[in-house]
Amino acid sequence: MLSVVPTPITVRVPAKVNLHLAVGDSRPDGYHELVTVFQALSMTDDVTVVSADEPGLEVHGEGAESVPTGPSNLAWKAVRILAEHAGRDPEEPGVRVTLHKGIPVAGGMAGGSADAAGALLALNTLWKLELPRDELADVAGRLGSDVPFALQGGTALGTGRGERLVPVLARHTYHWVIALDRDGLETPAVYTELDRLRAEPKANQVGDVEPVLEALASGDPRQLALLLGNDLQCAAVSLRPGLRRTLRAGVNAGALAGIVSGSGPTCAFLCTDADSAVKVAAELSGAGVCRTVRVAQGPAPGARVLSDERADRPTPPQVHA
Ligand SMILES: C[C@](O)(CO)[C@H](O)COP(=O)(O)OP(=O)(O)OC[C@H]1O[C@@H](n2ccc(N)nc2=O)[C@H](O)[C@@H]1O
Ligand SMILES: Nc1ncnc2c1ncn2[C@@H]1O[C@H](COP(=O)(O)OP(=O)(O)OP(=O)(O)O)[C@@H](O)[C@H]1O
Repeated sequence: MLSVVPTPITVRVPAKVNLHLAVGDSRPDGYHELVTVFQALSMTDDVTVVSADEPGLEVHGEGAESVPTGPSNLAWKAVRILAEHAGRDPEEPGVRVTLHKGIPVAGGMAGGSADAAGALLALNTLWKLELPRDELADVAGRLGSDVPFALQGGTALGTGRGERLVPVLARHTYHWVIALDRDGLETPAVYTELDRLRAEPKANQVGDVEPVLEALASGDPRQLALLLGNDLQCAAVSLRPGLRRTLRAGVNAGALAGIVSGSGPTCAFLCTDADSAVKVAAELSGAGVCRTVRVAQGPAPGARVLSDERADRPTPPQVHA
């Protein structure tokens, strides 16, 4: 008798950088009100799901050893929440999940959120649920503030906790150099540090978002570079003072501007063009201020199903420091 081999579904999901991150007051539910501009980058994770009697999750790639494989993994939480949403038994979802990490773990680039978004889209396909994107986005928002953006990709304005999104016109490909630190930072600790710093006078606040949206529409990276801002940067630098040196080194290497990505400790440097990004990456990797340097482009697409022939992992361009 012929046995049918289950067909896996692979979804590719992007990392993000916040071009603008204005953090408001903390709310009664413990979250902070945000106005942020996300941009998806060409650094990606792949999430593969396949029907299996023995459910479970495995993780490969950079930093895999520090990613939990049990119920606390955000991709596994996505499996359970979507099973429940679809009227399936969340305790017996009948799937195996494989993550191939290309996004740094605990780096402020929303790697776990990307995996959760990838699992939602992959299971929507595997289980033939045909949930529309806005319904998936609602489920995504319950998993984490950054998860809806990982589904959507591109460039977007985020409000609320960061989960309410409107696409933004970005008329250009932006060239980034990404400096990865040796250890991660925990997101809640960075928000708590910001609250602590704000109890004292003189904590910095980023300006209005409108000029950032205008710069993106103009497509001029020099204009955008002047406007990059992140309220969490002072908190990340306070917890990891060495980031000051990294930010300086990127600009000295020729970047237009540098910023801590989200809650850090990854730093993102905006460059004039692709050639400049390669030069900045080479010089920064020689400066000894970070673990690894990569180049990336944005905006990149959101979560998308790969057909079989495109499922090979791209080799990320990186320079070891
Ligand atoms: C720093 C950013 O990456 C910027 O996009 C996000 O705000 C973080 O998003 P995330 O990792 O998806 O965060 P969540 O999983 O939703 O929340 C983790 C923790 O971060 C803090 N948090 C997160 C989002 C937000 N708007 N306010 C917060 O204070 C809270 O302590 C929360 O318990
Ligand atoms: N699928 C996952 N991939 C990576 N980390 C995960 C995952 N699931 C749970 N985690 C845990 O979540 C923590 C944060 O990891 P993640 O890579 O999402 O951080 P981050 O990029 O700083 O997040 P964000 O930018 O959304 O705040 C890690 O320390 C890890 O233990």
